Amino acid sequence: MEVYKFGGASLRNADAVRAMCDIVRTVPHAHRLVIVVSAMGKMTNALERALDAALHAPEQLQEAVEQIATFHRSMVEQMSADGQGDYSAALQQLADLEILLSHLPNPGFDQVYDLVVPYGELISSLIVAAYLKEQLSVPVQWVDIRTVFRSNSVYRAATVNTAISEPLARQAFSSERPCIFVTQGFIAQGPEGTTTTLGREGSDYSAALLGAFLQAKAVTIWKDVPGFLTADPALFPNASLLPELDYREAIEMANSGAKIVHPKALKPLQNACIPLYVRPFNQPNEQGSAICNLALHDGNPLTQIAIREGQVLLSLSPTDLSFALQDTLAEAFGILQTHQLRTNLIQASAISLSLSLDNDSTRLPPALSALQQLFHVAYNEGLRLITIRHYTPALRAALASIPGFLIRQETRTTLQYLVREQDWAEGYYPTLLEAI
Ligand SMILES: Nc1ncnc2c1ncn2[C@@H]1O[C@H](COP(=O)(O)OP(=O)(O)O)[C@@H](O)[C@H]1O
Ligand SMILES: N[C@@H](CC(=O)OP(=O)(O)O)C(=O)O
Repeated sequence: MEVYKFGGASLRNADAVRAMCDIVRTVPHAHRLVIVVSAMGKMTNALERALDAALHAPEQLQEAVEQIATFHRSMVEQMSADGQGDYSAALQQLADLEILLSHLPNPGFDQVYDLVVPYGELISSLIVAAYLKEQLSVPVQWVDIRTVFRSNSVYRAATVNTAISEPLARQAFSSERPCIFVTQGFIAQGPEGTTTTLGREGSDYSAALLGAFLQAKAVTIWKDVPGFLTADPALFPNASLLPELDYREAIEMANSGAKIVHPKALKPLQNACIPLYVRPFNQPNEQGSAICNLALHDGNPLTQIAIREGQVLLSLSPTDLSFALQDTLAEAFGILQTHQLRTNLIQASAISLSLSLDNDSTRLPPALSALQQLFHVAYNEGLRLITIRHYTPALRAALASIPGFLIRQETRTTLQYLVREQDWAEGYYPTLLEAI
């Protein structure tokens, strides 16, 4: 068994879906394949906009819904031109979504988000399954992953219960006869039977979990880049391909903001010793990158850069200067945990704690109110966190000559800078661009 994951970029238009079908067609033993798909193109963002309109700007709702409907109808029309595929189930989901958005219940933002946004994955997987069914000689079976992945009820950031889900996965993805399975990434079923989501870009994580549950030979994520590169090629056009990486290296980069793979995808694969291949969907003959257990350490690894945009720096200090930080650290992190906020950088002194967090507009404000009950809280937004792994002495010196960072941290392998956008644009970015 193998698992292939196709994300939004690799399903962004009809030609991309055709290219995906060609990739599947050439897989030897394709009938032993589980295909995990995300919402097509930028549909998750479009669904978030529609939800926002339904909740806060009803005058913009029709336009937002129209964008989603037009995109999917046009996809169905173009895919239908290639044969006799039956897209009625996909169109039914689209109709259900339109009804839901016009009569939206309000059980709280996170839960209503998880009612609306999964339609992207549901419609996408139904279109893909219908197309493959029509195009391939092997039978194709659509699986609703909510019958398999059981999660907790932390809406928008749910965790899959592996003990319950693993046997369900083995059951759902086994077949007496040859069969290709098509299912959704990113979504699961919560304890009350409601739909949950696993966090943005969570489809890589879904594919990795399925790979581990099914003891797959490998998991491949098909991307719009040649593989795992030393930096994001959208920012650093000279970034080089890393043909092989150890899981630990990949997890460090992913956690630091390298969006090529979801950070949670690495652990289940490492635990099960399953390789993760990152391959280019527009050059399917290229091998891309293999993430696996590398016994030998490369003596001279390439410098790698990861960037996290949209950071907020919180500086916490005690209200009465009397605190022993150890006692209150747990309280501060407890509040962040309660609000599902992830900390990307931590710096502590005797009477201050500085934290760099993703600026989540729904989770941060209540967390801030709770923190302000206990601490003085200073707040800086619009920041970037730069992580440089395996820096060279020359790059370290060049960065040290740039004025104006909010936090700098250094270990033997890693340099991190938290900087303002203006300093990034004028100093850090040009220096890094030259170095990579
Ligand atoms: N180190 C890196 N190597 C390759 N791509 C990277 C890296 N860091 C960030 N990226 C970005 O990740 C993108 C692919 O991820 P994503 O858009 O989430 O794919 P998908 O939606 O298809 O799953 C690339 O287009 C690239 O801009
Ligand atoms: N569609 C979801 C889940 C996902 O992982 O998408 P992608 O594979 O396109 O990053 C999102 O955009 O967050």
